[in-house]
Amino acid sequence: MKEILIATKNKGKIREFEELFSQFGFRVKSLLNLESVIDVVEDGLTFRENATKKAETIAKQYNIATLADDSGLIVDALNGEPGVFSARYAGPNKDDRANMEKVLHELIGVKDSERAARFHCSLALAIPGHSTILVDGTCEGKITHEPKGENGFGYDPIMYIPQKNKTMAELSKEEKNEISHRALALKKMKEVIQSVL
Ligand SMILES: O=c1nc[nH]c2c1ncn2[C@H]1C[C@H](O)[C@@H](COP(=O)(O)OP(=O)(O)OP(=O)(O)O)O1
Ligand SMILES: [Mg+2]
Repeated sequence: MKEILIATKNKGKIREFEELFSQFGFRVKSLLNLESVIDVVEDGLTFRENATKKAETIAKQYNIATLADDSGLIVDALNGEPGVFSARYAGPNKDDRANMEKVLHELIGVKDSERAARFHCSLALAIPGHSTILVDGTCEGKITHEPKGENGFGYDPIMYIPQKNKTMAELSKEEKNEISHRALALKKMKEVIQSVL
Protein backbone atom coordinates (compact mmCIF):
# COMPACT_ATOMS: atom_id res chain seq x y z
CA MET A 1 0.00 0.00 0.00
CA LYS A 2 1.25 3.52 -0.77
CA GLU A 3 2.19 5.65 2.19
CA ILE A 4 2.05 9.37 2.90
CA LEU A 5 3.76 11.30 5.68
CA ILE A 6 1.63 13.92 7.39
CA ALA A 7 3.53 16.53 9.38
CA THR A 8 1.24 16.59 12.40
CA LYS A 9 1.12 15.40 15.98
CA ASN A 10 -2.59 16.09 16.37
CA LYS A 11 -4.40 12.78 16.98
CA GLY A 12 -7.75 14.16 15.82
CA LYS A 13 -6.29 15.17 12.47
CA ILE A 14 -4.44 11.85 12.16
CA ARG A 15 -7.66 9.86 12.65
CA GLU A 16 -9.42 11.90 10.00
CA PHE A 17 -6.57 11.63 7.50
CA GLU A 18 -6.36 7.85 8.05
CA GLU A 19 -10.02 7.59 7.13
CA LEU A 20 -9.83 10.01 4.20
CA PHE A 21 -6.69 8.47 2.71
CA SER A 22 -7.90 4.89 3.12
CA GLN A 23 -10.58 5.79 0.56
CA PHE A 24 -7.88 6.20 -2.04
CA GLY A 25 -5.52 3.47 -0.98
CA PHE A 26 -2.91 5.25 1.12
CA ARG A 27 -1.58 4.41 4.54
CA VAL A 28 -0.88 7.43 6.75
CA LYS A 29 2.28 8.00 8.73
CA SER A 30 2.56 10.95 11.12
CA LEU A 31 5.15 12.66 13.28
CA LEU A 32 4.05 10.39 16.13
CA ASN A 33 5.67 7.50 14.21
CA LEU A 34 9.03 9.25 13.80
CA GLU A 35 11.93 9.97 16.09
CA SER A 36 13.85 13.23 16.68
CA VAL A 37 11.31 15.34 14.86
CA ILE A 38 12.22 19.02 14.53
CA ASP A 39 9.79 21.25 16.43
CA VAL A 40 8.37 23.64 13.83
CA VAL A 41 7.46 27.05 15.26
CA GLU A 42 4.12 28.14 13.81
CA ASP A 43 4.81 31.85 13.54
CA GLY A 44 3.17 32.56 10.18
CA LEU A 45 0.42 35.15 9.76
CA THR A 46 -1.69 32.83 7.63
CA PHE A 47 -2.75 29.18 7.59
CA ARG A 48 -0.96 28.82 4.26
CA GLU A 49 2.33 30.10 5.65
CA ASN A 50 2.21 27.74 8.63
CA ALA A 51 1.19 24.74 6.53
CA THR A 52 4.03 25.46 4.12
CA LYS A 53 6.56 25.80 6.91
CA LYS A 54 5.49 22.53 8.56
CA ALA A 55 5.49 20.58 5.28
CA GLU A 56 8.78 21.96 3.94
CA THR A 57 10.69 21.59 7.22
CA ILE A 58 9.73 17.94 7.62
CA ALA A 59 10.12 17.12 3.91
CA LYS A 60 13.65 18.46 4.10
CA GLN A 61 14.52 16.68 7.36
CA TYR A 62 13.44 13.25 6.07
CA ASN A 63 13.86 13.85 2.32
CA ILE A 64 10.36 12.56 1.64
CA ALA A 65 7.11 14.03 0.27
CA THR A 66 5.17 15.49 3.17
CA LEU A 67 1.66 16.85 3.65
CA ALA A 68 0.90 19.39 6.38
CA ASP A 69 -2.40 20.76 7.65
CA ASP A 70 -2.77 24.12 9.33
CA SER A 71 -6.30 24.78 10.39
CA GLY A 72 -8.47 26.67 12.80
CA LEU A 73 -11.70 28.41 13.65
CA ILE A 74 -12.56 31.89 12.35
CA VAL A 75 -15.29 33.71 14.29
CA ASP A 76 -16.73 36.81 12.62
CA ALA A 77 -17.81 38.50 15.86
CA LEU A 78 -14.24 38.12 17.16
CA ASN A 79 -12.71 39.75 14.09
CA GLY A 80 -11.51 36.41 12.82
CA GLU A 81 -10.08 35.12 16.08
CA PRO A 82 -8.87 32.58 17.12
CA GLY A 83 -7.73 32.02 13.51
CA VAL A 84 -4.10 30.94 13.20
CA PHE A 85 -3.89 30.98 17.01
CA SER A 86 -6.69 28.40 17.39
CA ALA A 87 -4.54 25.66 18.95
CA ARG A 88 -3.15 27.95 21.66
CA TYR A 89 -6.07 30.37 22.09
CA ALA A 90 -6.41 29.72 25.84
CA GLY A 91 -2.71 29.18 26.51
CA PRO A 92 0.35 27.21 25.42
CA ASN A 93 -0.83 23.73 26.41
CA LYS A 94 -3.36 23.38 23.55
CA ASP A 95 -6.35 22.46 25.71
CA ASP A 96 -9.43 21.92 23.52
CA ARG A 97 -11.84 22.32 26.44
CA ALA A 98 -10.25 25.60 27.60
CA ASN A 99 -10.14 26.92 24.03
CA MET A 100 -13.87 26.28 23.58
CA GLU A 101 -14.67 27.88 26.93
CA LYS A 102 -12.74 30.96 25.90
CA VAL A 103 -14.64 31.32 22.61
CA LEU A 104 -17.97 30.88 24.42
CA HIS A 105 -16.91 33.40 27.04
CA GLU A 106 -15.87 35.99 24.45
CA LEU A 107 -19.28 35.58 22.77
CA ILE A 108 -21.42 36.08 25.87
CA GLY A 109 -24.21 38.48 24.90
CA VAL A 110 -23.67 38.03 21.15
CA LYS A 111 -26.94 37.05 19.53
CA ASP A 112 -27.45 33.99 17.35
CA SER A 113 -27.59 35.95 14.10
CA GLU A 114 -24.07 37.26 14.80
CA ARG A 115 -22.37 34.02 15.75
CA ALA A 116 -21.27 32.99 12.24
CA ALA A 117 -17.96 31.15 12.03
CA ARG A 118 -16.02 28.88 9.72
CA PHE A 119 -13.39 26.23 9.96
CA HIS A 120 -10.48 26.76 7.59
CA CYS A 121 -7.90 24.22 6.49
CA SER A 122 -4.81 24.92 4.41
CA LEU A 123 -2.94 21.88 3.15
CA ALA A 124 0.62 22.08 1.86
CA LEU A 125 2.28 19.25 -0.03
CA ALA A 126 6.07 19.60 -0.07
CA ILE A 127 7.95 17.33 -2.44
CA PRO A 128 11.75 17.44 -2.37
CA GLY A 129 12.95 19.14 -5.55
CA HIS A 130 9.54 20.57 -6.48
CA SER A 131 7.62 23.68 -5.54
CA THR A 132 5.09 23.25 -2.75
CA ILE A 133 1.43 22.77 -3.63
CA LEU A 134 -1.22 24.58 -1.57
CA VAL A 135 -5.00 24.15 -1.35
CA ASP A 136 -7.69 25.38 1.06
CA GLY A 137 -11.06 24.21 2.33
CA THR A 138 -13.66 25.88 4.53
CA CYS A 139 -16.79 24.81 6.35
CA GLU A 140 -19.43 27.31 7.50
CA GLY A 141 -21.28 27.21 10.79
CA LYS A 142 -22.38 29.07 13.89
CA ILE A 143 -21.00 29.06 17.42
CA THR A 144 -23.39 27.44 19.91
CA HIS A 145 -23.97 28.57 23.51
CA GLU A 146 -22.61 25.36 24.98
CA PRO A 147 -20.62 22.31 23.83
CA LYS A 148 -22.65 19.44 22.39
CA GLY A 149 -21.54 16.05 21.00
CA GLU A 150 -18.65 13.70 21.68
CA ASN A 151 -17.14 13.04 18.26
CA GLY A 152 -14.34 14.79 16.42
CA PHE A 153 -11.87 17.03 18.23
CA GLY A 154 -10.92 20.64 18.86
CA TYR A 155 -13.79 23.09 18.52
CA ASP A 156 -16.24 20.56 17.03
CA PRO A 157 -18.66 20.56 20.02
CA ILE A 158 -19.35 24.32 19.71
CA MET A 159 -19.63 24.47 15.92
CA TYR A 160 -23.23 24.11 14.74
CA ILE A 161 -23.52 23.04 11.10
CA PRO A 162 -26.83 24.35 9.69
CA GLN A 163 -26.87 21.97 6.72
CA LYS A 164 -26.85 19.00 9.15
CA ASN A 165 -28.79 20.62 12.03
CA LYS A 166 -26.14 19.23 14.39
CA THR A 167 -22.86 20.30 15.88
CA MET A 168 -19.75 18.99 14.15
CA ALA A 169 -19.18 16.77 17.23
CA GLU A 170 -22.61 15.16 16.76
CA LEU A 171 -21.74 13.99 13.25
CA SER A 172 -20.35 10.52 12.59
CA LYS A 173 -16.84 10.45 11.14
CA GLU A 174 -18.32 9.61 7.76
CA GLU A 175 -20.65 12.63 7.93
CA LYS A 176 -17.86 14.97 9.01
CA ASN A 177 -15.66 13.68 6.21
CA GLU A 178 -18.33 14.63 3.65
CA ILE A 179 -18.41 18.30 4.58
CA SER A 180 -15.34 19.26 6.59
CA HIS A 181 -12.81 21.92 5.66
CA ARG A 182 -10.13 19.21 5.78
CA ALA A 183 -12.01 16.81 3.51
CA LEU A 184 -12.78 19.59 1.00
CA ALA A 185 -9.16 20.72 0.90
CA LEU A 186 -7.93 17.15 0.49
CA LYS A 187 -10.34 16.59 -2.38
CA LYS A 188 -8.59 19.41 -4.26
CA MET A 189 -5.21 17.79 -3.59
CA LYS A 190 -6.26 14.24 -4.45
CA GLU A 191 -5.29 14.20 -8.11
CA VAL A 192 -1.88 15.70 -7.45
CA ILE A 193 -1.19 13.20 -4.69
CA GLN A 194 -2.25 10.28 -6.84
CA SER A 195 -0.19 11.39 -9.81
CA VAL A 196 2.96 12.34 -7.87
CA LEU A 197 3.17 9.74 -5.09
O1 LIG B 1 -11.84 19.73 12.21
C1 LIG B 1 -11.68 20.44 13.21
N1 LIG B 1 -12.59 20.46 14.21
C2 LIG B 1 -12.43 21.19 15.32
N2 LIG B 1 -11.36 21.94 15.57
C3 LIG B 1 -10.42 21.96 14.60
C4 LIG B 1 -10.53 21.24 13.41
N3 LIG B 1 -9.46 21.46 12.65
C5 LIG B 1 -8.68 22.28 13.35
N4 LIG B 1 -9.26 22.59 14.52
C6 LIG B 1 -8.68 23.39 15.60
C7 LIG B 1 -7.93 22.51 16.57
C8 LIG B 1 -6.76 23.34 16.94
O2 LIG B 1 -7.14 24.22 18.00
C9 LIG B 1 -6.50 24.19 15.70
C10 LIG B 1 -5.49 23.55 14.77
O3 LIG B 1 -4.21 24.05 15.03
P1 LIG B 1 -2.96 23.50 14.17
O4 LIG B 1 -1.76 24.28 14.52
O5 LIG B 1 -3.36 23.42 12.74
O6 LIG B 1 -2.81 22.01 14.66
P2 LIG B 1 -2.11 21.38 15.93
O7 LIG B 1 -1.15 22.35 16.55
O8 LIG B 1 -3.15 20.83 16.82
O9 LIG B 1 -1.32 20.16 15.31
P3 LIG B 1 -0.14 20.20 14.20
O10 LIG B 1 0.33 21.62 14.07
O11 LIG B 1 0.91 19.27 14.73
O12 LIG B 1 -0.76 19.67 12.94
O13 LIG B 1 -7.74 24.30 15.05
MG1 LIG C 1 0.11 23.45 15.41
